[in-house]
This record gives sequence, structure tokens and C-alpha cells, in this order.
Amino acid sequence: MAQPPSVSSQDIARVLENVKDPQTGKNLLAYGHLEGCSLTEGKLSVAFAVAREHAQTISALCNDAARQLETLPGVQSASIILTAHRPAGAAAKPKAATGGHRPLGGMAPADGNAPILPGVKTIIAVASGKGGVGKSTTATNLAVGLGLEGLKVGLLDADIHGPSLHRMLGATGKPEVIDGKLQPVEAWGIKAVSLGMLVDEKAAMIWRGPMVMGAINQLLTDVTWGDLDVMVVDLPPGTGDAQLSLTQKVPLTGAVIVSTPQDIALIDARRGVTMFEKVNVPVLGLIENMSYFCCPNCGHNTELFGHGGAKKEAEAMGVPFLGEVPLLADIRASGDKGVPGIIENPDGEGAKAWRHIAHTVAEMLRPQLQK
Ligand SMILES: Nc1ncnc2c1ncn2[C@@H]1O[C@H](COP(=O)(O)OP(=O)(O)OP(=O)(O)O)[C@@H](O)[C@H]1O
Repeated sequence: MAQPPSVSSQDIARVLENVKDPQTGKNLLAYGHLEGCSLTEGKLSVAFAVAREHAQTISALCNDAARQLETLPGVQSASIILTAHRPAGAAAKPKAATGGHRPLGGMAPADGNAPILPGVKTIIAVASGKGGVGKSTTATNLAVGLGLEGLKVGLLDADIHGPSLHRMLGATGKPEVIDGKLQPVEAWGIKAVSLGMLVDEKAAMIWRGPMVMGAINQLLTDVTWGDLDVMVVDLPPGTGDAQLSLTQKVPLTGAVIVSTPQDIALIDARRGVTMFEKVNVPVLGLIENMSYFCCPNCGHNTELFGHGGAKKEAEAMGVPFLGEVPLLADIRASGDKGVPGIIENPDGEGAKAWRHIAHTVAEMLRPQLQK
């Protein structure tokens, strides 16, 4: 049986050596090293590690390199993800631990250096202690809801292992690249970028920690986000090391935690609150998703997983309770269709809940936006 075509790292290195910086005459490989690659169904993803100060120069050369990689046998499309490294000796300074919630602060850079996103006034993370609780659905509808509140909003899908926001927004086209920078896709009044718009989702699933961090860094800094009141970041589910280092890397203004009412999900939500406390990021509040089942025929509410658990938990932990979103077939259907539920069914129970939550979050951010 014929073997599927494969591409070796030597093949990739040869291509990178051929691409020259017109200013310095140096080839691309002289700026960094190949960290990994994967070829799935003709889609080649290459992770290339470079020193942070070269990231700008390199990203312009990468487009040229990607086009050349597409001429390799078996490669239909290629993308290069830069994993920018800090120069030696410039490790992130640890944040001072205050042992509690801090007031909503400015968008201080996570490592004490110059702000990485000068046009972005606030950044909020949407997190969950476990997968499948509706974190991405919440991030999408919260972002669109903040847009409806009159804010300029960006949505960044940092759930690199399972990016889904592009599908929920119906934004499955490739973002444009202008002057070496990715242009966010505009949908439903907000700007969005998801790794799912750039690479094959299956390829992203197998990435190791440093590649994930590099990709997220690139989605933050190599995208023309422009001026934003708020950037909503959809974090990968869980409270492990990957999430912890992400919360340290991205200069977060605050975090929203999504949970279902079940005990087990609430235990995980508690871990989420503890994680943000550890890195001194204020928890803006807890959202109970799939709170109750609202029968579309008779309107009767059934509390499938119990009800009000997240509210009690929020009270016990001393964090605000932002609201509850019912379990509704049309919420799942609108997500699959690529139209956020808050737009698709504006008078529905889901939309009402998200509008209320978005309004509360917007009010929390307001003092920060007026600075
Ligand atoms: N309130 C809801 N009512 C009905 N379906 C919902 C609701 N919230 C989310 N869903 C559906 O549940 C599924 C999982 O949702 P989503 O992808 O938002 O979860 P997630 O927590 O981000 O998952 P993952 O951890 O895998 O990234 C999707 O099919 C979504 O449409």
C-alpha cells in the first residue's frame, strides 16, 4: 500500500534557509530554530522558536516561507507559528502575592515590561474548572453582549487544544495578513481570532506546552487588534500548569468562571477561583450554565443537575454571582449554526441571561475604561 507523503524537519529547514531577510541578507533559520511540525491531511503546521526582539521581522518573512513550504510534496497549506522566547536572563518577575482579591486594576503587563497591547484597555479571561460546561459558548455570547453594551470588543480563542470560537461565530475563513500582521475577523460587532481559523484543529490538539504558549503569544501580539475596550480570552478548560502560566503571561484585568450546578463541576470551579487568587487576578464572578432545562413546548423549568449551586458557591467564596443560563436546545443549535444565541434568539431566556451578565461585567469594567 502506498505510504502517505511525509515531510521531514530537514525538508522544512532547507526551505527556511532559502528565505532571506532583504534588510540583513540573513536567512530565516539564522533567526531561530525549528521546534516541531505536524502534517495532517495536507495541512502543515510548523512551530519556529525565535528571540522576542526578532518576532516582528520574522513574521513578515514567514508568509513567504509558508508559500514555499506549500510546494513540498503532500503539503496543501502551510502555516508557521512563532514561539517567541525571552532572551536569557529576562525571566518574568513574579507578582507580589497579596493573598486575596485585589481591586480591579489597570492592564499592567504581566512581566513588568512595556504593555504588550497598548490599545487594549482591559482583558478578561473566561475559564472553567473542567471541560464541556459551556465556557466557549459563554465567552462568545459575553463578548457579543459586551459589544451590544457599546464597548469595542476583541475575542481571542486561547483554548488552543480545542479551538471552537470560529465555528460558534460562523467565522471559518482565513484572516488576512497585512504588513506581516494578522487582521482579526469581524463578526457580530466584535473582532475575533482563533487558532482554529489558522491551522487544522487536529494539528493543534497535539501541541506541547511551549508551542501553545508561543501560539497564544502570537495571537496576542501579531494581530492588529487596534483600540479595544475589552478583550475576552477563552482559556483552555482546567486549572493545571498550562492555565496557570497563561494567566501569568496575559495581563488580565479579571476572570469569569463558568460552571454547571453539579457538585463535581463546582469543586472544579473552586479550583479555578483559587488559581486566579494565586496569580492575583480578581475573579469578576461565577456564571451557572445549563442551570435548568426550560421546556420549549410548555415553558416548564426542570432542574436537571440541581439548581443554584454556583450561587451558593460564589457566596461561600466571596465572589460575585453573575447569573444563570438555562439548558436550551436552541443554544446548542445556534452555536452549531455559527450565530451566537444572543443574536439568533434575542428574546430567548439565554439571550436575556447573557445581556444581564454582559451589562454587569461592563459596569465592573467601566471605571477602568474611563481612565
Ligand atoms: N446553556 C446551554 N444549553 C444548551 N447547550 C449548551 C449550553 N451551553 C453550551 N451548550 C452546548 O454544549 C456544548 C459544549 O459547549 P462549549 O463548547 O461552549 O463548552 P466548553 O466548556 O467550551 O467545552 P470545551 O471544554 O470542550 O472547550 C456545545 O455543543 C454547546 O452548544
